[in-house]
Amino acid sequence: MDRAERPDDPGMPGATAGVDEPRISAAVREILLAIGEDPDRSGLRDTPDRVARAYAEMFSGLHQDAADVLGTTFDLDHEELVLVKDIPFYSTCEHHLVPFHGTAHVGYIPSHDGRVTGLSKLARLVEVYARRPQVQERLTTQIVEALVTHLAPRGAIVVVECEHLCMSMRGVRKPGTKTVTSAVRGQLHDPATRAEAMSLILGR
Ligand SMILES: Nc1nc2c(ncn2[C@@H]2O[C@H](COP(=O)(O)OP(=O)(O)OP(=O)(O)O)[C@@H](O)[C@H]2O)c(=O)[nH]1
Ligand SMILES: [Zn+2]
Repeated sequence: MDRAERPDDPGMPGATAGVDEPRISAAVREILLAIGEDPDRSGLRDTPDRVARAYAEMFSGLHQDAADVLGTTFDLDHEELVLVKDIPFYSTCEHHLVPFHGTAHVGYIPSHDGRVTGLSKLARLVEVYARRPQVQERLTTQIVEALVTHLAPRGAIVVVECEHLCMSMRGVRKPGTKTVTSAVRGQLHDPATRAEAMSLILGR
């Protein structure tokens, strides 16, 4: 997709590029009819259009590129771990289209040539992949792979902790359960380096 067609800010609320809102709106009207509701009653009259706008925002990551987010780098002589932890995010379970949400911890050891990115870009990277129909495992590996591809780090680690509402509000109905996934690359495979990163992530 042409950059000009895309919102410049991956976290921008209401980003709609690439999403067919009238089609979502028509489908939501059908869902309301299918559950036995009256989509023309006053409280629901604007709901299909509202949901369309909300979906455009929730799935805007489908039309954004990690390359744009991580494209801005600068040289810095730092050879140790850089970690942004406790990044809150919301995503959408691709099985049930209900939210899963929690925190992501994203760390990397910069490349030998000292290529680093701005700290906020790590949080923006999480948004690019969270704002899509997702599963937690793929979200985790997509983030770590983007770091490897665009920053060529000596090592990278991503840990994601989430509650899945499809397990809380329906189905097995176990609110409060947390799913933890991790992905490591390069020097973060080294047990001592990995243990240091994990102790920083867990705050111990
Ligand atoms: N591995 C993985 N599973 C997920 C994720 N999000 C939801 N699921 C699971 O996807 C599975 C879908 O199972 P199905 O049997 O096809 O669907 P279902 O009948 O609605 O399953 P229940 O949720 O058990 O009622 C469920 O076990 C969900 O817990 C995720 O991010 N990763
Ligand atoms: Zn689900």
